[in-house]
Amino acid sequence: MELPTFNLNATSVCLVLALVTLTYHTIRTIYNLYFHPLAKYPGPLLYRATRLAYLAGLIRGRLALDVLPMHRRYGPIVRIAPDELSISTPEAWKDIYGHRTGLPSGLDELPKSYIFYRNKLVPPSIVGEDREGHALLRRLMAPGFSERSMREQEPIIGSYVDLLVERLRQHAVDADRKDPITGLQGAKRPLDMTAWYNWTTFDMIGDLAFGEPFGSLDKAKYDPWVHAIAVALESQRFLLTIRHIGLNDILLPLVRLFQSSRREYGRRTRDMMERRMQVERRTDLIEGLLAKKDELKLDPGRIQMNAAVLILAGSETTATLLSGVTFLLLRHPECLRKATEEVRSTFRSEKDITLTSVARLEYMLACLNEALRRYPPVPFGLPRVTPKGGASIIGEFMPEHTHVAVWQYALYHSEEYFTDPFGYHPERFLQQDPRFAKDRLDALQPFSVGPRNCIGKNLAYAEMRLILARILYNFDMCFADEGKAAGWIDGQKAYTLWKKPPLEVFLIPVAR
Ligand code: HEM
Repeated sequence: MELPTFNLNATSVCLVLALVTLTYHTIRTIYNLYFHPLAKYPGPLLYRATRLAYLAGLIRGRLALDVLPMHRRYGPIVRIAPDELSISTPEAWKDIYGHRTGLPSGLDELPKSYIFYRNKLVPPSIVGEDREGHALLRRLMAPGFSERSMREQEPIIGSYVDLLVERLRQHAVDADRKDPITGLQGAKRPLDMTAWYNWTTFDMIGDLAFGEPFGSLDKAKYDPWVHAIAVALESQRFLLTIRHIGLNDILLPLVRLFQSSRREYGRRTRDMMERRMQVERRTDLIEGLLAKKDELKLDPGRIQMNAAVLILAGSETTATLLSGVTFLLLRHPECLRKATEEVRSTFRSEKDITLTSVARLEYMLACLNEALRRYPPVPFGLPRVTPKGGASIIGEFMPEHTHVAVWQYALYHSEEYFTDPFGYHPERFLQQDPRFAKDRLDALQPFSVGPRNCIGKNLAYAEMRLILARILYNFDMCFADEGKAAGWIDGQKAYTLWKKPPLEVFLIPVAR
């Protein structure tokens, strides 16, 4: 008897592979929709069926904004990917990010998502470390962020704010041209405040983390390093996509080959850290790690990674909020008038405005908090994963391996927790206006909560208050082109952090 022969050519191999893939994904989609442990949670069909809809939103830079209408439609718990839930209530903060007791796994916090936080090709920083590594780094770095250290860092911080004001005064007016409206010598020149705030916070954090500024304020120009960070932030969405679709090991080394800016970033970090290590002792943010590097055998790569993370975490975020609050104040002239009046009536002279004395500016603080709500610097959900045995979150049992997060933009724009959420009302934080009596101010946690919350929260508030107070004291402000600026916040994309367009403003120096 003759056996049948199979003629395997390339076409038939491809067809078989395509059929196997299609069958696999069909079965998986059916499983995700009807049999997955999270099948009972609501969400848009495409998001529940596969991760692709989430990834498309991530790549478009609109995912953080898209989650808001999903919550409006489906309620406080939305399934935004087959294994991921967005949970949008004030209580979710503590349950997801806080210290926990009584978890079946015995853990005291929900672990961070590896897929979101870890990149196999670089050592993890304090942000991506697992629990034990994180506890050690946090302990070593905490003294650099203490009240006492901040007082010692005040001359450094103050010197950059002085320089910012001086440079703005120089750039705000073009002495060689006549003003087209008044006809007087000296025409107003539009300044991109997004850039000026970025230059200030980068120079400041460069000094506090590495002992040297980037010189951006001096040059009134972005340093290539800062540019490299912007590129790295934007490319994050592609790296995340690669990890989510399981092609990390194949594609990541290839991606790295083409990332010249990342290599440049690494080289500069190494050089700066080497120069910082030559300095005996200095009250800055990295001293805690350097002081113990020999005793604890800390790898230089690990120290460098953490210094680099400080630059990113400590500059882009504060610059974003300062740009946001400037935009919001200019859009709401009554709030701008009140904040300016408060600063100018509280301080008799500019030298009285210090890191400590700005704490007296209650209305200005309310303006900053309302800007953190309306335009949170980290709008994205920062995922944690339920451990073995699952975890209870807002009274619901969530099975193990579920990704859970609070998406800040969605929570802060919920009508359930904030009156007129798309408006700008600093008054809600003064807690005197009955219109806002039902607001849930505890929903606002822009620095997150629990053991992995922002270590730089106090420094960020101090910097933002000092910079804004000095700007309001020294300048009157208006949009260079109101029409062009109108959609500045709502048209932006968010790739974990916002991609900010220029914010062109006329600054009119106040004569004293
Ligand atoms: C408006 C300004 C800021 C905002 C909104 C902000 C927000 C946050 C958030 C939400 C986290 C939690 C990240 C996570 O769970 O993965 C975080 C962590 C962190 N932030 Fe900030 N941050 C700001 C300013 C700063 C500054 C000025 C510094 C340092 C100079 C800083 C350094 C860090 C570090 C090192 C972590 C990781 C802490 C840890 O894992 O223990 N941040 N920040």
